[in-house]
Amino acid sequence: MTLSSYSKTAASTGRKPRRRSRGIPLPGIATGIGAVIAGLFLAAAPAAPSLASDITWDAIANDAKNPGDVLMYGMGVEGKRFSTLKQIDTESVSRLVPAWSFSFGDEKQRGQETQALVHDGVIYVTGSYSRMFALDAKTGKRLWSYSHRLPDDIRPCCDVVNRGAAIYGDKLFFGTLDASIVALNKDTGKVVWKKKFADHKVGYTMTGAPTVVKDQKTGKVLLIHGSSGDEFGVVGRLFARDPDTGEEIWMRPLVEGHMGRLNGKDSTPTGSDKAPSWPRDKDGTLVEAWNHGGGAPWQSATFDVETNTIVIGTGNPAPWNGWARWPGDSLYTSGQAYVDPTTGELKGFYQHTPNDTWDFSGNNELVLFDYTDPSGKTVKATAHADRNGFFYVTDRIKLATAGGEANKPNSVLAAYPFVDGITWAKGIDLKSGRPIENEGQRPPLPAEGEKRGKPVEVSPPFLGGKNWNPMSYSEDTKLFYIAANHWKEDYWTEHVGYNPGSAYLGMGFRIHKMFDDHVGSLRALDPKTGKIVWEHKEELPLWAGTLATAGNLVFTGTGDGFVKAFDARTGQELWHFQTGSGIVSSPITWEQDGVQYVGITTGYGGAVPLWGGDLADLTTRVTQGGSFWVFKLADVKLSSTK
Ligand SMILES: O=C(O)c1cc(C(=O)O)c2c(n1)C(=O)C(=O)c1cc(C(=O)O)[nH]c1-2
Ligand SMILES: [Ca+2]
Repeated sequence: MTLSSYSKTAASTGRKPRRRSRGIPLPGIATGIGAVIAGLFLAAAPAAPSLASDITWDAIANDAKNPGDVLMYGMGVEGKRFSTLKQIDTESVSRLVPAWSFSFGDEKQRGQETQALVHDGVIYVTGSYSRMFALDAKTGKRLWSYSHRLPDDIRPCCDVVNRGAAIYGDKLFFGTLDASIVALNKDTGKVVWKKKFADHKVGYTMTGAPTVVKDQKTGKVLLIHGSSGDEFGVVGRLFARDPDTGEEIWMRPLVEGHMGRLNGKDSTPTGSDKAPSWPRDKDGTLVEAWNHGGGAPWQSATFDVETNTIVIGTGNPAPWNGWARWPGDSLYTSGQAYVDPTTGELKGFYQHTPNDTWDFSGNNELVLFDYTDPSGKTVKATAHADRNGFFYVTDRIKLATAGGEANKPNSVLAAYPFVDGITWAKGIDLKSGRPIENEGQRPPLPAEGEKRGKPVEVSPPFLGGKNWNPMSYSEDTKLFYIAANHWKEDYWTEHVGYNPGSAYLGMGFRIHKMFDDHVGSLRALDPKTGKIVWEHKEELPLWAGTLATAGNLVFTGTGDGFVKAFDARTGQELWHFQTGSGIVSSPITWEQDGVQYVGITTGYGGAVPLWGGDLADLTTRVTQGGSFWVFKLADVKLSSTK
């Protein structure tokens, strides 16, 4: 194959012609055209031997305490994204300079939403189009790469993104856009196993990072992963697998009344088998929507070791149009689920948005933290900033021991708006845990003979007060750092019917600006009072995760390509660096041989340029990319070169 035919294939299909290239990097031809040729002709060459050690569950469980490695999406089982490192602090950060940068290459780039992992001086970072790279953490030298062969008919709703990998033993695990999960040998990039978990043609896909947990009852380590596809009307499913073989252990659907699986056999229906939270047609059968009801757990889990509970958010109900599911709450969509790792049974569930008709979904990160209530009592809690604009603190022990009934007992300890101008609800009733909806915010059905209903102005719009991009929590300041957005939408109903592989929404929308001077609003929120302690405004929507450090810093990236550092106490911008494309990924930090590094992926994409209406128009000037950037202090010398 010639280089020009390689380029043509890659340009037309967005993938490499070979299943994967894992050629050893050759000195002198490790970049550019040389690397393409090396990748093509050396694909079968043996990979470089590695002395890197295998990863144990104990190392994963202690991830947040060991700054030498980053072993979990969320930088710890609790998902706090807080690092104890402080070489880079509010004083020294002005001397932060790039150490190296690595380009993912390929003609097709698009959104890079990943959070990298670090182990034993190797960075594992996923890229758009279901790719993975292993890089030497000190030099950025490529050790191996893997590019998943994708069919042409994949159906990701919101760009060809991937948010990261999980690591355990000698393997890395990541989801692919054709609804598969792949295990690679961490030292060679070789495929160990590959499992297709659902039909990508009807809209199943996977963008979220999987999670490794250890079932405290059986002592078994499990690989937990979800699925995406609500916008196409799939039933969201959560899976547990044997990390060695990929064999399924259990599967939990997140639409009430659908049957779960355990060890290859039917287990129990989710909730009641009669699905009372979904309506019935006149003939007594459940409405069409119930068959395709959504609830996809498309982001990552956190794990409460003490109660042995997987904590994961569930996606929006399908279709978006709530009249197709009216009346009823459409359980178990748009809420937080507490799942038993031994059996896949639901232990508890709290629904943020009952009968969600706004695609609030609300399945973004659930951060486990100790909440000190206004009376001074400390409660083991879960924090969640929902797309619906409200920040929730829930009692996670109550939820982990609730006995499986949704919303009972009420677990909400506090709920505050974290963005301005919320229109759909006045607040959350702390007694019942239910939102106090405002009249007229559920767009009316089309009038007789009309195609569309009357539009209603709603805020937040479906892309949310924040979206998937994870917040962080500082153990020092006790504040949450949320990359939020201020915007609104015109929102109307349309007629809806299910057609396999087609969008199943029944709603139309156009997103607009809310304020002239900004959309992005990086906010520090005090969970005790709901007070916004500081705010930093950005012209473009914020779509990157945040990272808090013991150096009293908050790191994040912006739509116009800056990685920025802020004083965690005041919000003062202390440092920025232009990476060359927009940033929609989650930053990390780690320490190697006495040097603190900060790493972030750059490359613009995700839902905003596709669905953002007026804001999508505003982002057309942002060029695409795909690189991993690493920074360190200019005056810190490496104490050894490995
Ligand atoms: O319901 C789903 O299955 C699903 C999946 C995804 C995804 O997998 O990326 C997104 C959404 N919904 C969604 O509603 C949404 O706003 C969104 C934004 C993004 C992104 O990567 O920027 N993905 C998704
Ligand atoms: Ca969705």
